[in-house]
Amino acid sequence: MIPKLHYISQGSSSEEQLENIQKACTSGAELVQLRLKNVSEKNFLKVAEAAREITSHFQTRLIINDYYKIAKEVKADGVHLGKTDSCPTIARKHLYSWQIIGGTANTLQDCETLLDKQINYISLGPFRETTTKDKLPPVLGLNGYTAITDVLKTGTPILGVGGITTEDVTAILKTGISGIAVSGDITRDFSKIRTFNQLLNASSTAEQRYTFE
Ligand SMILES: Cc1ncc(COP(=O)(O)OP(=O)(O)O)c(N)n1
Ligand SMILES: Cc1ncsc1CCOP(=O)(O)O
Ligand SMILES: [Mg+2]
Repeated sequence: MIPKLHYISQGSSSEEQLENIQKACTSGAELVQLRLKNVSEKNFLKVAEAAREITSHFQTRLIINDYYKIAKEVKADGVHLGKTDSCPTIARKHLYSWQIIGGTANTLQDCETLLDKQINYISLGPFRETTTKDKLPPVLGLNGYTAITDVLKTGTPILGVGGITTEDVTAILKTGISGIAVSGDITRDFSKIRTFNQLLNASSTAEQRYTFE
């Protein structure tokens, strides 16, 4: 099962990225996506190795953004690929059979294309404007989500992404979206992970970690 909450990492240095990943893990994140821009592949690999070590310690799943070869090398749980990244079909041939592939969609057509490529989850957005990513396509909002999920009727999980805060979760879930990917709202306050998990009715393992540690 794909966790309902994905924390997309951020940080202005490798150290800050890793600190944020550790904070996400200790705050109960079930899945972290390592998203690190403007570094060489060699440096990305180093950070990915460290992120794998941290996430493994907490039994938190790790998704690598953009680089499927690095996802294989560090034995991450999977890779996230956008529309201008490698094709999921090519990544699938390279990855271990147990590794998952997520894809970005901004339209119904994108979702259908990804489903044909047998991805494991779709991330549909942006829900609203956000400063975390440049050059965003038009926002979908609740109406856009409803319009797309009404037509799609798929068993593949569809996550919402883009400017999502705890206040949006209940309404988003009513549109047929089954999970969310969040960066800014969590990085500003890692205790929000617990609130997100409660709102999503997610993360029984994270709750157990809270109870028994
Ligand atoms: C969960 C999730 N959803 C969307 C994205 C965006 O991917 P992409 O369009 O490839 O853009 P970059 O993140 O690579 O800038 C994502 N990373 N994760
Ligand atoms: C990576 C990405 N892709 C579409 S929106 C987005 C950013 C999500 O971050 P935030 O939750 O801070 O808006
Ligand atoms: Mg990408």
